[in-house]
Amino acid sequence: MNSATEVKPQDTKDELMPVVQTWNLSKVYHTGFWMNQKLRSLNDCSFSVYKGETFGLLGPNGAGKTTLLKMLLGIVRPSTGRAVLLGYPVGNLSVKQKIGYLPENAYYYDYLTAWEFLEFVAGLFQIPKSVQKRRIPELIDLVGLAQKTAKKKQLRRYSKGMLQRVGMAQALINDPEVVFFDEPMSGLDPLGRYQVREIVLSLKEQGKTIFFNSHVLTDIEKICDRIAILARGDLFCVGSLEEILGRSDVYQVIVQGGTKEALEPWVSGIKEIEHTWHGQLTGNPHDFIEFLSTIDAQLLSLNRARASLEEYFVQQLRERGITSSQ
Ligand SMILES: Nc1ncnc2c1ncn2[C@@H]1O[C@H](COP(=O)(O)OP(=O)(O)OP(=O)(O)O)[C@@H](O)[C@H]1O
Repeated sequence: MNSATEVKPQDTKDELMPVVQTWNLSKVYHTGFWMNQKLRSLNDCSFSVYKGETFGLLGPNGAGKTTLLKMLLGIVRPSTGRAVLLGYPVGNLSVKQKIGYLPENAYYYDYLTAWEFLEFVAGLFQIPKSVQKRRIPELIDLVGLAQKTAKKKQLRRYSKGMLQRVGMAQALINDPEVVFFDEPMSGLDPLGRYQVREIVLSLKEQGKTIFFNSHVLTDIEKICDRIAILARGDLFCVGSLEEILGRSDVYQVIVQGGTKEALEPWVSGIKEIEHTWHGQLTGNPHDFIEFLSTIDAQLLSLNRARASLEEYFVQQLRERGITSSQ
């Protein structure tokens, strides 16, 4: 038996059903004219993704995100280690029927209309025509394309945002249990990104498991239940945003007026700095403001105590001596 199979993923949660599990996945690419140069792209990555969760893999350019995702899809073979998808080794044919994939730079047959393209993809999955008739218009609605446009307009006339929606629809054509999105927001304007986020959230409501690669941290922060950071092939900080960043409803406050004794039931770690009170609010901000009016005090500032994912991410990379992308 491969020794890697004996190692448990770092973040095993026994009560939840793992959809993706990896043990010590590593990848070394052989490059150069004689293929004699070794490029280590992934080192000993062990993690799990659970049913129904949106999992975000984040990392700078060249971190190994696409390599890891392609390994899970069975497109790239690991040099060492093991991965299991829906209980089967990756690459298993019956599992391929249950997964959806939106590649980072998808190529579309651009003389087809969106409708024809989706019919083509449905044909690859051997989806019966009767099912296609129902599913294609449903998917076109889900991704927010107009039915008429989808039937009439060739893909070469689509904007980047519209193509990305078509890409999402093709990734969902087989009603997959797990969907892999590689940089689904890349190159989109703020409205396009918002719309893609909305689609991902509606998939989550349908109970789909979503694996999401991105370096746009604000998107990850808004939609992912759990994240992992990948940098220079090393995976670290696997967990929920709350586990990693702390609770989002904790605030730092600065108050003028009142007394330490009066504020203490509301503010922990209270300190006096230049005649104002500083500390961490333990209750609801609205109730606190009402309370302050009863003791003739004023709230000077209220800020979220938790760092943004971006601040945390940059700090983690700096601690590891990473100051630029590869
Ligand atoms: N087929 C390949 N042959 C050789 N090297 C490769 C191959 N694919 C990727 N690499 C290298 O492996 C490293 C990780 O690449 P990968 O595309 O997985 O990173 P990424 O995190 O997805 O980057 P990006 O955010 O820029 O898409 C890079 O140094 C890249 O040059």
